[in-house]
Amino acid sequence: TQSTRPQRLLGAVQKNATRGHPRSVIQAIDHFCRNKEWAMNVGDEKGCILDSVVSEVSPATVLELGTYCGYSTVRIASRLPPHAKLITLEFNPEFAVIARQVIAWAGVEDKVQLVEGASGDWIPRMKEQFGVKTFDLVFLDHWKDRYLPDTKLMEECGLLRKGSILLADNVICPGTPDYLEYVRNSPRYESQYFKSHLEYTKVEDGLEKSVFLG
Ligand SMILES: Cc1ncnc2c1ncn2[C@@H]1O[C@H](/C=C/CNC(=O)c2cc(-c3ccc(F)cc3)cc(O)c2O)C[C@H]1O
Ligand SMILES: [Mg+2]
Repeated sequence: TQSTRPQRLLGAVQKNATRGHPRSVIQAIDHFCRNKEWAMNVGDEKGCILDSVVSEVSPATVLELGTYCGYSTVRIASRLPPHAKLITLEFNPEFAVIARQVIAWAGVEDKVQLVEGASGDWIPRMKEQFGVKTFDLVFLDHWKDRYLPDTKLMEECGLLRKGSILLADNVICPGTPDYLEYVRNSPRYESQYFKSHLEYTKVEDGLEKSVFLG
């Protein structure tokens, strides 16, 4: 039977990356996506911006919306301070199976909790299920029409504190117009656009970093 692209991406990791070396896992995926098959990972160029935000924030608690194959999960987890935790939500079980293996190959599973299900169902249960008070950093990279409703839901559930950082992928391509309008015009956010390119292409895209002001 035919393999799927995520399965072929995992194969490239297992063939070309060294177990326990997150950087080699990232490099193997970027090489696969640049030279074999494009895939919707945040990629190396926007990934460097993600890295710098993670290093600057040095978060104790991170929420990622949309795991896919675990590329950004590994990028973030490999830069977390000791005892920090990353919860990543993925509702497609096939992607979750692949992501768990990519995360394990990188050796960052101790910092990552991959939760299978829809963000709208899980965000209201973060406190009771995982003992999370608030998130220091949220990386939004799931369905683009869910960025805004999930941000409002996180506000309502008290999961954001003064200084919490939202970092959103694809605000230009495919685009998240309603989210962008909200974080750029709401008095409760201080927003900044990091111009970059759509992963593995020359098309413009960027990350929007928004600080929740409480
Ligand atoms: C609500 C919810 N809860 C949990 N997991 C969720 C969820 N919505 C999606 N997910 C999961 O996240 C992943 C989805 C991500 C959506 N990302 C995209 O659609 C996406 C698309 C492109 C893109 C750009 C130009 C093109 F020409 C073609 C594609 C680039 C990207 O970086 C992307 O993130 C996988 C999905 O199962
Ligand atoms: Mg993306």
